[in-house]
Amino acid sequence: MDHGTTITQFISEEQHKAPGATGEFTALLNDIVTACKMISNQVNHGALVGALGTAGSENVQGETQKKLDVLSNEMFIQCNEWAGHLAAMASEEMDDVYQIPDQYPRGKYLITFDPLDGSSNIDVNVSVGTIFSILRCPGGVDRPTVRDFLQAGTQQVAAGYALYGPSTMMVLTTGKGVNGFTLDQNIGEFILTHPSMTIPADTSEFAINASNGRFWEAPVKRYVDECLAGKEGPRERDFNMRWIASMVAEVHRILTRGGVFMYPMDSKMAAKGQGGKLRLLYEANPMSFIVEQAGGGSITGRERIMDMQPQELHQRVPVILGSRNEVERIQGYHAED
Ligand SMILES: O=P(O)(O)OC[C@H]1O[C@](O)(COP(=O)(O)O)[C@@H](O)[C@@H]1O
Ligand SMILES: [Mg+2]
Ligand SMILES: [Mg+2]
Repeated sequence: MDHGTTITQFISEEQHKAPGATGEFTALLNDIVTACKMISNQVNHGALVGALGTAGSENVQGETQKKLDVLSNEMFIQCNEWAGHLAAMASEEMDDVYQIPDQYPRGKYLITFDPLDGSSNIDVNVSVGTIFSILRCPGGVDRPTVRDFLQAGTQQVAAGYALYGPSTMMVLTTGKGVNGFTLDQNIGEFILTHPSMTIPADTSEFAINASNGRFWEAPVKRYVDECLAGKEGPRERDFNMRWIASMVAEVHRILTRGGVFMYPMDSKMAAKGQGGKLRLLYEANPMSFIVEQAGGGSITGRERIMDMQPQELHQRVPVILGSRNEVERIQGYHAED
């Protein structure tokens, strides 16, 4: 009888097929899984453990940190710093590269992460998540610098997210498709429940924060207007819209039933000298890797996100991702502009 495949078993079987695998990557993923289980536990307990509300501090991007942003960041570090798989880490909630403390061994990987994505949803009890990306450390493992992290998305070894929703899930790619695992709270293990996730090429659902509509560029305005015009418009069918304000939850919906997610460039961000809303290294790149591995597309509007050469640790980019045919259409509108 099949009692389900655990995430560790799945990764370790996948790794066994890779020539020269040492088990280090499987061990690293295990630590990330533990971190996400800890964060899930805090998120689930919410007000019971005093985890809601603001921390009274700001991150490097000038955003107010929630208590759970800070706690999740600490848990992620605690679970990943000691075992000797990492050379360094970088996170949305830390200004600079996090160096592995001297008392611990160092390893060949780097991770970037958004410990809690969608944190504006914490206090209203709506789904949030954790996003991570694994890279190799190109320089020596001794005190890596920002430069070591500035790798194009195509260089990622693996990427994943945990979604803390009605159930807790982990969705993962190591470049061989996308697989989804659901946390069985009774045994404390993620079990393979969504093998080989794929995004349908066509969709009639889009997600965008429409309150920014007046600041959008012409190609995005055109696309959304055409969707809104429905059956009577040039698309000749009605579209549905969603906006959760947690990228993890939006990407998960798209992996489940298709759709397009857009946080495009706009004139308000341009006026502030900001390149977009979402962060390249720990939001846009890992999500692009997952979406492309599931057969979808991910662009800034004008170029493929994973081809971009990052310039800064906390660089922001416009993001348009999801069902391939719609993403290509939007890219076409940008090219015509
Ligand atoms: O508040 P807005 O403008 O709708 O933006 C929502 C977007 O911002 C984010 O919350 C950014 O993530 P953080 O919560 O990690 O800062 C995305 O997950 C989401 O898509
Ligand atoms: Mg985020
Ligand atoms: Mg965050």
